[in-house]
Amino acid sequence: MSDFTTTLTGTINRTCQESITHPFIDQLSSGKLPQATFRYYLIQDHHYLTAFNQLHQLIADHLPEPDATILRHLSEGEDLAREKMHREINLSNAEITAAPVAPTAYAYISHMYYQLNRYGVAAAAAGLLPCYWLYSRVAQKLTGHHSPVPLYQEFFDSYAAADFTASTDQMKEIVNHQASEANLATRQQMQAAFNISCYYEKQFWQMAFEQQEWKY
Ligand SMILES: Cc1ncc(CO)c(N)n1
Repeated sequence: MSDFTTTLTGTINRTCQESITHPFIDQLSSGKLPQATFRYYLIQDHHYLTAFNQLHQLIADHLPEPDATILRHLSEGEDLAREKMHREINLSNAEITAAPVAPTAYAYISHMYYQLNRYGVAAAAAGLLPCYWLYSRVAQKLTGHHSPVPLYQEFFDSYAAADFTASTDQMKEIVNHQASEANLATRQQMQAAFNISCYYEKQFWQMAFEQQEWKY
């Protein structure tokens, strides 16, 4: 039987294609994206990554070794890269904390916790995979482009880096281990969780591009 993640390739390819043509990524790559838009993205993504990191720990608590230890440490490199970018754009923790989580980020974060609480670790792990796989793919396509804005190129380069590619492969392996022990219903739920995350990844670019706010 081929790897479970092989069955997800079509979805990630489409998500990658739609991401690359999305104005947020297109303008990040051309350097035309206003800095305020990128700043908004970094703030929302920090909120997202805080939940993403917590989910790694919550899921790891239910995994066998060595997957548990691998998962616990998987997102550390990304945090360091972000701290550097925050310094370069003068983004303080106080400013991040003061900003409310925007509707799409809120929905994506809620989706990740819902998969864990409603369906369990296999679905929740599958829900985290597009985060690695999509950014890795998009960055690999854009790493040679050299955005005229160094900060924007740094963003692409951080995700094209070897350690992020390695993290993506490790996450795929964890998801494949889960799938190999799952029954059909669980595998279907893993696929659903993965697809929904791909949907929100695209929405996340749009949220940032329009600097989405709550309208009460
Ligand atoms: C929304 C989102 N998806 C994926 C990644 C990459 O982990 C990220 N930083 N943010």
